[in-house]
Amino acid sequence: MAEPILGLSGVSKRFGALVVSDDVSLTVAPGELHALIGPNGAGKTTLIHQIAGSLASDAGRIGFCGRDITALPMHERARLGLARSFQITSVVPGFSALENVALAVQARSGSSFRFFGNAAREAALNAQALEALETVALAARADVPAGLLSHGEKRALELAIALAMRPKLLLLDEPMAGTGREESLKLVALLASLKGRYAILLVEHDMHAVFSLADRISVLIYGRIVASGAPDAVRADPTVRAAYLGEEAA
Ligand SMILES: Nc1ncnc2c1ncn2[C@@H]1O[C@H](COP(=O)(O)OP(=O)(O)OP(=O)(O)O)[C@@H](O)[C@H]1O
Repeated sequence: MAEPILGLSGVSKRFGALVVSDDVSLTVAPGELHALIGPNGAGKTTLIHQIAGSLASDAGRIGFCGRDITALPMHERARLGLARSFQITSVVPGFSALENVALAVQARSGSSFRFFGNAAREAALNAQALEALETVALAARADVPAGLLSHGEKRALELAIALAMRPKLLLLDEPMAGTGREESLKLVALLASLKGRYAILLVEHDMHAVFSLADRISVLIYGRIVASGAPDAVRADPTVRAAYLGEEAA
C-alpha cells in the first residue's frame, strides 16, 4: 500500500477512569475512504477530536503526510491540510453560499492575492469558491443565503467550505445525521463523487452509506478497534456481527 496520509499508532485517551480511546492504530491511504463505525459512546468522536487536534492524546503517535503531528495544535494541523467538517463548521446564515465558501478560500489564501486590486481579488476568490460549490453540486444555489438552504444543502455547503481549504484529508463526523432519506442518498452520491480524489475518514451511523462508500471499515467498540478491513470482510467478522451489526444489518 502507498505511504499512508494518516497513521495512528497506539493512540489512547482517558477521561478520569474511563478509557475512551484504547491503543488505537489505523491508517488512511491516499484517495482512500476509510469509515469508522461503532455503537453510541464507542469513542468515535473523541478519536476525531484527537486526530484534528482539539483534544490531546494521552499516549501514541499521530503521523500526517510524513510528519509527526502528535504535539501540533489544531490550527497547525489544519494548515497542513487536515480538514474537519460537520459539527464544527460555522456557516454564516445571512451570507450567500458563495460568500461563505469565499471566506474559507480567503482564510486559506492568506495574503496570496495581495497584489490584486479589490475587484480582481474578489473575482479570484469567487471563482475558487464557485469551483468548490460545483464540486458539491450547489453552484445553482450560490446566491441563496445559507440560512435558507435545506438541511442537506447546508451539509453540502459545509463540505464545500472544507474543500475550499484544499485539504489532504477530510475528517467527516456523521455527515448524514439529521438528514431525510432523499437528502442522505444525495449526500452518499456526493461523497461517492469525491472518492479517490480525497483521503476521507468518515464516522457514520448510516450503515447503507458506510457499506456502499467505504474502501475499508474499522469497527470501534469501547475505544478499541475490534475489526478492520474491506466491507465484506468486516460484515462477515463474527465479533462484529455479535457485538455490533446484529444479524439483521449483517
Ligand atoms: N469530555 C469528556 N469528559 C468525560 N467523558 C467524555 C468526554 N467526552 C466523551 N466522553 C465519554 O467518552 C465516551 C465516548 O464518547 P464519544 O462521543 O467519543 O463516542 P461516539 O462513539 O462518538 O458516540 P456517538 O456515536 O453516540 O456519537 C462516552 O462514554 C462519553 O460519555
